[in-house]
Formats: sequence, C-alpha cells, structure tokens
Amino acid sequence: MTAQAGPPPSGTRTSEPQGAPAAPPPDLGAALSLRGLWKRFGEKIAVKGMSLDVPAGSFYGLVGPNGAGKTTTLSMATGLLRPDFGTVHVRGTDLWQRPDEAKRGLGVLPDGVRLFDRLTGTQLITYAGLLRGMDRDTVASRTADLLRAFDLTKDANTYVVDYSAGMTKKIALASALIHAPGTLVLDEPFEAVDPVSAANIREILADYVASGGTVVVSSHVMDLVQRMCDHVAIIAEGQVLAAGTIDEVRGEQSLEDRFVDLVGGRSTGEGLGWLRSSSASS
Ligand SMILES: Nc1ncnc2c1ncn2[C@@H]1O[C@H](COP(=O)(O)OP(=O)(O)OP(=O)(O)O)[C@@H](O)[C@H]1O
Repeated sequence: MTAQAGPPPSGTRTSEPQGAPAAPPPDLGAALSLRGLWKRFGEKIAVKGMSLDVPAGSFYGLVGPNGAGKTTTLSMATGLLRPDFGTVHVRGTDLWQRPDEAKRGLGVLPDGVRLFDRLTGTQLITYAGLLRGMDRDTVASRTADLLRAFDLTKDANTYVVDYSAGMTKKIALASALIHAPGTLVLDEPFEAVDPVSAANIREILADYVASGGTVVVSSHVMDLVQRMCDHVAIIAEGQVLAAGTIDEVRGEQSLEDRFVDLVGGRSTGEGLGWLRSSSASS
C-alpha cells in the first residue's frame, strides 16, 4: 500500500489514498476517533492509514518504538499538524472542520513544541487560561492550585527558559489543564520528570479519569502503561498493530513481552565487539 506521489495536499482530504481500504465511520461517542490518518514527510510516510477509537473515560496508552509515528499521530489528533488524509473527531466534532469547537474540549501536552519561555511559570499558565477565554479570578486561583499540585510554587516567578527539562514538562502540563478539558492528550508526559513528581502526576491523572475525564498518553515505559492505563494501542511504522483494553492486548503475557513479539527488532549487540575489546584494553 503506497501513498500518492507528489507533495502533500494543502487541505485535508477525507478519502483514503488510492488502493487503501476504506476506514469505517468514526465513533461519534468516543473521546477521540481517528479514521484513516496519513502523513508523509518527503519520501517518508510517517503515518499510514491510522484508525483508532479512544473511549470516553478511558486512560489510553499509545506505545511504539522510536519513529513509530506516535508524535505525528498525536499532533494530527490535536490540531497541531494537518493530516494528508483522514479525519479526527473529538466527542463527535470534526477537529479539522470545526477546530475551535473541537479544541475547546482538549488539553494538549505536545512533544518538542517550544513554549513561550520568556514568561515566568505563573505567567505561562495564566496566559494559557486567558487564551482559553477564562476570567482572571478563576485563572489566578487555578494557577495557584496547579503550581502547588506540580510542586512549582517556589519557582512560580522564575522564567521558564531557566527551568530544568522536568520542570518545563510540568509547567506545560499545568498549562494544558487550566481550562479543565474533557480530554487530555499528553505526549511523553513523564520524560525527564523525577520519580516523586511522576507519582504526583500519575495521581492527578488517575483522579481526573476517575471523575470522568479521558487521558491519552504516549510512552516508552511499558510497565508504567500497564499499571496506569486501561487501554493501549501498539503502533509501529505508522500503523496500529494491536489496540484494546490492556488485558485484551497483552493476553497472557506482560505488555512488554507482547510489544517485543509484535514489534520485533531485538538486537543482540552483534557487530559491537570492538566496544568490548576497547574497554578491556583501557
Ligand atoms: N517534520 C518532520 N520531517 C520529516 N520527517 C519527520 C518529521 N516528523 C517526523 N518525521 C519522521 O516520521 C517518523 C515518525 O516520527 P514520530 O516523531 O511521529 O515518531 P515517534 O513514534 O513519536 O518517535 P519517538 O518515540 O522516537 O519520539 C520518523 O521516521 C521521523 O523521522
């Protein structure tokens, strides 16, 4: 199955590339329903007809090897990157047709997108709240709550550019939560975060799901996904290899073993004999 040659189209085409199987209709009740998403960067097809339903109220993990297409998929699912083909529905609203309405219900922690880091922590969260059209009093009280919850109160007046990687992740996550969205989409939320902060974040997210919110996280840490999430999709080379509840996907195995079985690619370090001999000779 190949995508059409030539540069990506400027608008989103909802039909599949020639020869691709037609995707079923979107699930309009799902928190997120992706259908037939394709994305190509030059010669590289990063996402190849991705369809996925994230049930409302689920804690959904997206796992896959480096370069599998997780960030590209989540960027298209949240309005940050226009798909070449396919549709995204957020609780029944077509994201690329009605972006303002669909994005109102989304909180997003993107991977690698630069923040306005010449703002202090307080200013950044406040800015996110005001952009969402919230009133100043609510923004101020929620900002204080979020800084406390993420253990950033003492750094509230420090410029974000001077934050560590983990603090930056936490302030970005706090900014994604300020408008109390129905669905959170978090790309690698635990990367660079210390264990205590990670435990706090897990608790915040678990409470959020328990109160009816939906969370989608991408992660490389299988054990974390197995413990934290109730659903998972394993993706590789831009396609879904398995998706469902954690128990459905892993069967009798651990999620990690299932992942390795499906994705393959274990390397034994063959060809690195020179590395062992160099350490022995030093
Ligand atoms: N802007 C871009 N230009 C060119 N190629 C890109 C671009 N963004 C992603 N890619 C390519 O698309 C593929 C999927 O990348 P993506 O970042 O979505 O993977 P990922 O699953 O998030 O990887 P990782 O786990 O390493 O973060 C990779 O081969 C990557 O090199």
